[in-house]
Amino acid sequence: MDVGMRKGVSAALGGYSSVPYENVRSSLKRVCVFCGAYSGARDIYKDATIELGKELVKRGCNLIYGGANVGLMGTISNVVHDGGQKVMGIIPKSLVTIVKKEGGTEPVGEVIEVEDMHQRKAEMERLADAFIALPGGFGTWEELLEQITWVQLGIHRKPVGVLNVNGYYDSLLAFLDGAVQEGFMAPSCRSIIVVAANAHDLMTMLEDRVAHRPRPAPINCASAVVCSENGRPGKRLQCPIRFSK
Ligand SMILES: CC(C)=CCNc1ncnc2c1ncn2[C@@H]1O[C@H](COP(=O)(O)O)[C@@H](O)[C@H]1O
Repeated sequence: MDVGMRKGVSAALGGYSSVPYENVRSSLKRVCVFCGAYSGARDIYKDATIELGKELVKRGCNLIYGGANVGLMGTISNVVHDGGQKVMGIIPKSLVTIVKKEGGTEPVGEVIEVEDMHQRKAEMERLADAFIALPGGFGTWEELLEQITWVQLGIHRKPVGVLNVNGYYDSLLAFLDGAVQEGFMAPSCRSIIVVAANAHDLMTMLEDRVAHRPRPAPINCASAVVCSENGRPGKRLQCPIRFSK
């Protein structure tokens, strides 16, 4: 891949006709992005999605995503594809039928059709080195929270990040802090989620997580927390993964 200005970002993305990048290679070869089937009510969400797409291209990352050319999913897939990186959409057959019926635009790159939502998420996890959630709705949150849960359960140790565009996820993050306070989540599990306000910082933090990948923590480790219930000793919460930051 050459160094310099790469032309060719889709004209449909108007105003973003070239992608400046240096020859930075990421340790993350395939990044799975969960994001809205809508583009949101403000331009800032689409702009941040374009910025993330360019950041993936700049770092030589390929994209795994939901496989539909709609909303922020359409934006990120077009930016990464036009930037010269591989794009792989993973979508249940039933959704393909709905998209076709609705007259949806063909997605770019490769599309893998799977049997159902469960297989889709399993494939996404199998193929990706890291996960990023952009703003979105139920679909995005469910995908994000499932990956965090899988890390919590020790099913995988891949980094999971949130691009907190315009403070969109502030209320969710505050809710998670409340869950720790109320004794339903170990602080170390709260730390699974990596948060940044811009694509450059988030990618750097995710790469850093891989470089300092935590080891499974022993029983009675520092990640354990004893919560008090009505002044009495309560349950001991543990996360199988210990994060230093
Ligand atoms: C009629 C039509 C064009 C439907 C296309 N609709 C979809 N196609 C593919 N994946 C989807 C669709 N809706 C939700 N998802 C999945 O759920 C997430 C988005 O859901 P949401 O908009 O945040 O809640 C995406 O990451 C994607 O994996």
